[in-house]
Amino acid sequence: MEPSFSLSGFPASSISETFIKLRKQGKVALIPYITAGDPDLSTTAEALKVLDSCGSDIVELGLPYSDPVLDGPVIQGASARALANGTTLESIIFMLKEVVPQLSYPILLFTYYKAILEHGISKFMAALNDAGVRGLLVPDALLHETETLKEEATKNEIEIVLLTTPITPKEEMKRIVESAEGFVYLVSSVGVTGARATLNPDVPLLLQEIKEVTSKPVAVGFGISTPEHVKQIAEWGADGVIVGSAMVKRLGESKSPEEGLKELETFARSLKVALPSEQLPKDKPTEQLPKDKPTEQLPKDLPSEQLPEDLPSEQLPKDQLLVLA
Ligand SMILES: O=P(O)(O)OC[C@@H](O)[C@@H](O)c1c[nH]c2ccccc12
Repeated sequence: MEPSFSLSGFPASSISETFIKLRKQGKVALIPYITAGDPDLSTTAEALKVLDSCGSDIVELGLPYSDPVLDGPVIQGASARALANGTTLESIIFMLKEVVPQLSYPILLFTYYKAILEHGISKFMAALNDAGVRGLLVPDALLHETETLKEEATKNEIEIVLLTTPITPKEEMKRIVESAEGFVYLVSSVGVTGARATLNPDVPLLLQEIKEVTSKPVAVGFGISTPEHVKQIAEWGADGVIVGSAMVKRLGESKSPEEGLKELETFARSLKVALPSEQLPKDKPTEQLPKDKPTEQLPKDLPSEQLPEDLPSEQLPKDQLLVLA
């Protein structure tokens, strides 16, 4: 199929278009997160291509930031490595201009609000458009601040994804959901980013509450780190799953960039096969399929991703609640 071209000339669909396509196919979006410049920018460029070959539907790319208050130790480490090797917004834009035309998915950029203000909102958005970025996530921006961002973002064909958390009051959640573009990001559990051993059992209820007030896609992130988690989130009815720290750990904390890329690939593939994949052929009614056929078998030899023993350390200090818009 011919790719559709955006105004900026890049082939990637918008985030909304991506979800429309996936919904028609009965698929759930796999959304890996990596930090730009970790361990270096040329590895990021390779990683973006590897993630494409593994069937990623959107990739969230983080700008490294010196004060990543919403991030746990793994993504903090990634930011520190990227800044230490001199990664800047300019160098990231330069890399993306080269790589984005080779990718079949849209990029969702993640950054902190202060970083945008440092560059100036309109300059920042124009730079993202120049690089072919299609979405923006600014988790520390307040709702009224995201409205200001939206004006410039819209001019640059960038959708603003907004987040809601388990502690967001219902009325606030409704305003967030109404204003969100691309998809609604459901933060699965209160705290900073980082792998968790178990999923928050309230996620199905939270999903239901959001879906009662919107037909926009909802993707779940925070703490999702194994194929089993991903499968469960899909079964709970999410339209997408976001996996950050578990990706970053493999890519950025490996012995070498080559090894990191290999580990990233193996891991991303293990998540992809855990998601529902095949659209049922039109001429084959559902009844003809064996009732007990699981959507996707996880390869038997797949070691269930081992969680690091120090995992509980990623749990939040009580006073560091993630309070979003
Ligand atoms: O790392 P986790 O727990 O898998 O969570 C996703 C997350 O990494 C990504 O969406 C993200 C990275 N930094 C953030 C800060 C706030 C909200 C979200 C994020």
